[in-house]
Amino acid sequence: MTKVVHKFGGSSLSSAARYQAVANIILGQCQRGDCVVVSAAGKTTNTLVKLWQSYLQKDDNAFNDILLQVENHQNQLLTELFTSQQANTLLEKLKDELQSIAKAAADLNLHEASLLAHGEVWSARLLAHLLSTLNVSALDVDARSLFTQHQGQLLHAQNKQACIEQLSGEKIHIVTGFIASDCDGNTITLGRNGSDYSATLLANYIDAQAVSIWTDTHGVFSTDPRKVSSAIKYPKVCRAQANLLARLGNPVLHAKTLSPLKDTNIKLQVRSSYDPEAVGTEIVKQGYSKDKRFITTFEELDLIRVEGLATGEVRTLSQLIQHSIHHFSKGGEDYLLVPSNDTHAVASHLQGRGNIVESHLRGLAIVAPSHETHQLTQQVAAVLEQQDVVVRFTHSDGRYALFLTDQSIDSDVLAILHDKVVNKGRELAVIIAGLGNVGEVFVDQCQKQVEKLQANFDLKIVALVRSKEMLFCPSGINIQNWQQQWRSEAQSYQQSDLLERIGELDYEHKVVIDITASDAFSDMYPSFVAHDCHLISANKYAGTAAQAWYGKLLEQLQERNLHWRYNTSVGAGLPINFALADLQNSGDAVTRIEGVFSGTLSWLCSSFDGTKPFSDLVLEAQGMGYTEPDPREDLSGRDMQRKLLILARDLGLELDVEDIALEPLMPEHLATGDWDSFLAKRQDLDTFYQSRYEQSQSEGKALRYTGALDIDEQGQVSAKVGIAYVEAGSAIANLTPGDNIFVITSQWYESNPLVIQGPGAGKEVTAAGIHSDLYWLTQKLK
Ligand SMILES: NC(=O)C1=CN([C@@H]2O[C@H](COP(=O)(O)OP(=O)(O)OC[C@H]3O[C@@H](n4cnc5c(N)ncnc54)[C@H](O)[C@@H]3O)[C@@H](O)[C@H]2O)C=CC1
Ligand SMILES: N[C@@H](CC=O)C(=O)O
Repeated sequence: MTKVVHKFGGSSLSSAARYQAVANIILGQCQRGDCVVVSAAGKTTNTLVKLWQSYLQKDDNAFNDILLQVENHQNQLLTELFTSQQANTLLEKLKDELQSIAKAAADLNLHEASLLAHGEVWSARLLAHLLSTLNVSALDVDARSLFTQHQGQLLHAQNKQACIEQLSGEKIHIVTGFIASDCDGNTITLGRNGSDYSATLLANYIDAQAVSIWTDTHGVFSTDPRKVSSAIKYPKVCRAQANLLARLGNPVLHAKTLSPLKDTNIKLQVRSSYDPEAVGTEIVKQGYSKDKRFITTFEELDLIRVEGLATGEVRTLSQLIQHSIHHFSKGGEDYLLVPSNDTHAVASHLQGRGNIVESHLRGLAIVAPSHETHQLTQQVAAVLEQQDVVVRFTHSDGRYALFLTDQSIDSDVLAILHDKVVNKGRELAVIIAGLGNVGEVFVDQCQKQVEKLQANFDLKIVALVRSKEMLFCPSGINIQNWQQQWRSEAQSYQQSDLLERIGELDYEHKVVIDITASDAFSDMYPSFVAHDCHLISANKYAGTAAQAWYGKLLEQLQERNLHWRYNTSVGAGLPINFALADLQNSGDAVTRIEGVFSGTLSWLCSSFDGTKPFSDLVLEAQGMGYTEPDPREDLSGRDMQRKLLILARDLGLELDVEDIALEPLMPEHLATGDWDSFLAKRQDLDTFYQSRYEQSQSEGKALRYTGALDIDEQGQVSAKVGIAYVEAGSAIANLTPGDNIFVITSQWYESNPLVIQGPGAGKEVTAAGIHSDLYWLTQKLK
């Protein structure tokens, strides 16, 4: 049976709400027989370390205070998560354990590792109990009965046997991270971030298929995303680079975590427990992912030159200080980078063989594909010089370069460096869905446009998707020749196949361009976003979906720093959404938008002069690629209603499509049935239109289909689309057939409104508008 080991760190278990969230992840993602490894809740280990220090200092008051803090925290978790009856047994056990701790302290018999171990034991017990209350068969397991270590070495064969014996069966086992025991049964700890190590060790022992490290970030980024908002989350990172980053002190993964996975096929993923639907970063075997660029920063390190460094000594020293130590050789000498706080311990251990070369260093390391390191090193040096950052020591070994500096690398300098040396490797995978009227022209236009974008962006069209078949080629489709490749390689697919293929793409950025008119396709947007895809839509369905769904999608995009452009969904290539954004960004307040927002209806109303039946013109508009796949979407006014909703939402209004009154430009009974049955009754449409046309003529006016959105001074919104008889000679009456017109009244454009007018439908202009959105995206990603 395939098994997965899930590991949840302290940040994922910092409150009762977080425990609930973790339980939900387990409910949604774990199978029977999986294992869950847990750390101590929140800052429990730090508090227990303080408790230990107060014990060593014989400070009884502090000891009692801290013990009370520990008790209160655990009590709070238990009372918030369970009814008093459910919590009873756990509260009793907790009381006994706290009493034993107090007694051992009073008897001067407290043991550090056993004290710290309580944190993980409480977490495992609590989570297993919580799962049981949710009817999940779960059992907490103390890893001291699984992992035994002798003289610093884990007894792998014995441990494997213990794991197989204790962790088989159908239950979900909740195993304590961080702790193990020695051959005499004494507690030992596995070092800083030992729980990640426990998880990968366990995965190795039980032959698991995968390990998921659930944490508070979305994966492995090009640099610290808290400091640089444009940091790139990589979907895949190869083990060698992950290992190097870990040895350089990058906080997401730790060097020890990776070691049990060596020579195995176990997959490792880093995922966010705060956003479980999001796809994280997969750490893959060498050769399964391109090398990426990273910048990792340092604080407070000392550089020690060591004479006669023995094999395995760096490992011993890391264990001693419970921190990874970066070791490198330069000019035939061995150097260690050690946290300044630990230099004393390291120097004492080296007994005179360690020479402190530089102390209290800060700085950065750039990790990159080896053929790029030399050039990037020069660029980094130039930026640091420009920014007046004093470099005290440098070292480069082909896969990375170290810059040890006087000053900290603050977020401004880091952002500049990231922009100059990481973002240079821009790669964008483009997935195009919908190869109809507009889609085909868009792909044709790609031949020229992609060449242009490729001048400073490594852009590849990796997928062409129709409703039933897709052509997926991660290394890029030859766009000049796509029809031929389509004929030989396109395959039928399900939505899940498309998502899986997108998940496997190893690109820095991905964009899905939706040129379908499909509601079902737009339903996949949240999944695309969960796969870190930017979105570009000509399709209007997502932009007009129910407000709750739409609002959630926007939140999801914002959380992941992803962009959504949909300029062509209203007014085809006209820059209406840009204009509304500009007005608002400049502090203006829009009070009214009115006009004609349908190319089809504009063309039909302006072209009709009674010489041809109206329905003939509808078929002509369809042939010219103006209409929706079913022109009744246009005639019913629904297409224009959607566009007005998209504009309203662009103004920050929370509306739904039903909030916009609609009067159709066709008899209601024609709305149902298939296209052929509509055609059979086209005479009814002609009669309907003719009568309204005659009325407009009798009033000396022009028949048009218009829309308007008004926001009054109290913020009340009214919106409608429908038939209008407009003054002959007015701008709307004089519209060139097919043109849209947007008349925008605002605080600053009050007596003389801002007008945007031009073709509002058509394959070429729409396809060009989508290219404009794609260009905008590449500029944004720069
Ligand atoms: N025609 C125009 O002037 C303008 C069109 N638009 C929008 O552009 C979109 C496309 O319009 P057209 O090209 O005229 O429509 P179309 O009907 O000619 O093309 C749509 C294509 O999408 C494909 N498709 C349907 N469901 C799909 C799915 N689940 N996955 C992948 N492909 C799927 C269809 O097979 C078809 O080939 C529509 O949403 C439309 O509202 C926007 C502005 C102007
Ligand atoms: N059918 C639409 C196409 C653009 O969205 C229209 O006619 O405006």
